[in-house]
Amino acid sequence: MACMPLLAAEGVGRTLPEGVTLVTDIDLRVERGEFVAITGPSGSGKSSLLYLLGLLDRPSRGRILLEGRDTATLSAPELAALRLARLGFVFQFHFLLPEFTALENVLIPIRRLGTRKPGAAQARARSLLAALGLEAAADKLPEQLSGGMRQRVAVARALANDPVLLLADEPTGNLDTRNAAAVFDIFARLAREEDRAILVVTHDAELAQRATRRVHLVDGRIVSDE
Ligand SMILES: Nc1ncnc2c1ncn2[C@@H]1O[C@H](COP(=O)(O)OP(=O)(O)OP(=O)(O)O)[C@@H](O)[C@H]1O
Repeated sequence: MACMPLLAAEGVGRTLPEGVTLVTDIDLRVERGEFVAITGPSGSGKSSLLYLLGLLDRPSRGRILLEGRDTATLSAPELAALRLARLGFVFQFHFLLPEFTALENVLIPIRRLGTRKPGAAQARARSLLAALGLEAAADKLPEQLSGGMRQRVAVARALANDPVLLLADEPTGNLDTRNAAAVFDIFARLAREEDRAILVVTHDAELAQRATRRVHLVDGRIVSDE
């Protein structure tokens, strides 16, 4: 299956029980190494689409395949296990646990997955923090870090289990221009050098230019993809 895309959405739509349509007619293929910005006006369905593609929500129509596997057949615990092992998430708010150090926060998903011995887990977490320029932050609590550093710790945590797909919802919404650009540059490097796919929701057209591809939504539909 050489031409199997990493992620495929085929005819995906999502309508809430009360009849509100969040997204409709979504056809999208994402390959490893791509850095895709999902753009569009407020309320156009960007977050809704990201949640579907991140297997946090289920489509009402169509199907989503991850590494060729139809995710519709999976139970909620199976989806949770797949997300833990194959996907990473970054949100606008960092959601670091305040009583844990940066290192411990990055260790949480590694321990949950449980495939690394304790020493290897520590080494993995430290090397991720180092790769994001956070060696000095490892033993600090989130409150002792700047906003930009906290968000980079959140990126390190999202990468903890070596995801094939990293999904981020307005990850730079709380950052200044310089830190926002730094986070996007990290995403570009991760996609290029580590052969992951990155999907980032942003309303910032300038930041979206740092991606390799822009998928633009209006009223829940993809209106351009280039
Ligand atoms: N649980 C919900 N119940 C009702 N309406 C919802 C729900 N979730 C989203 N919506 C509506 O669906 C539309 C799409 O929302 P979504 O958050 O995906 O858009 P968005 O492009 O990410 O917006 P923003 O840039 O403002 O975050 C919006 O009109 C929103 O108000």
